[in-house]
Amino acid sequence: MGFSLTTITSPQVMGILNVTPDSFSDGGVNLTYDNAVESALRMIEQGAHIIDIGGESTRPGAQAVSESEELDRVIPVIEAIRARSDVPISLDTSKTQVMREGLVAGASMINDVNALRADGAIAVVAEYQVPVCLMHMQGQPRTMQQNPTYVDVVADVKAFLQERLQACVNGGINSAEVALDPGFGFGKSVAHNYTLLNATPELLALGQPVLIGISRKSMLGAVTDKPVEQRLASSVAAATIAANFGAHLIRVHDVDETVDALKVVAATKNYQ
Ligand SMILES: Nc1nc2[nH]c(S[C@@H](C(=O)O)c3ccccc3)nc2c(=O)[nH]1
Repeated sequence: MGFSLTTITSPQVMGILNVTPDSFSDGGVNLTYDNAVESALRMIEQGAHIIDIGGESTRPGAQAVSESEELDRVIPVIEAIRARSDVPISLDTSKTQVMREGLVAGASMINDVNALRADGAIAVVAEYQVPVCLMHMQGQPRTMQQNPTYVDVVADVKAFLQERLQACVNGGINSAEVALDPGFGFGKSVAHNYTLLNATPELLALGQPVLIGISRKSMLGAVTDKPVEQRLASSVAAATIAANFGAHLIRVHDVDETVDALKVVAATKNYQ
């Protein structure tokens, strides 16, 4: 709690904590939560500034997860982490009720791949006055990668994010606490993704905090020809590029390595 985007002066590492059953090898439920808490504490130890908890895999083609199933996954983990650490917790969800219960359970921020488009979502974030990340997605996870098409991907993404930002401001959310995110891999071709990465300065020019999430994504596999478990170097490269542009939040699986890479970025900027 008490987390704000307005105090960010250097790229912050957001450690990914997936609490979807397919993200754990074991079948045991309680082991899952112990695993999740241990994983969160390890990422904090490694230097993560925020832990991003998600209960619904937004894998293209993934089956939708019910609200009760998502709640059963994330609420106990938020409570368990909150009982052991004051680390800012970002809740990665698009469901209004999951947002509300997650904030009651101790989440510090909402991360919504659907940019608060669900009924009542803006009102919940406004009520709790917490930071929020609005992400661009073309279409929905089930079909978004079938044939992503844009007139001008950068202009389209910026226009969407500015429209969602305005909706949030109209709904009583403090604009200074709204981060914008181009949504790598969410309805984009490889070319669209790298064009958007190059356009990070343009997104930053909108004056809002910017969140970048490229870690282990297919845009990295496309250029390295490596499977998801062998994308550490390319993920760190992408994080370095984004941080060097000036992104505020970098969402990653590999916290230890990314923290070191961002120290090199910071050191380089120190001697500008
Ligand atoms: N703000 C923000 N939230 C996010 N949540 C995710 S889920 C994604 C992943 O690869 O982690 C993913 C996509 C498809 C399947 C599984 C996992 N990606 C982002 C992002 O890029 N930005």
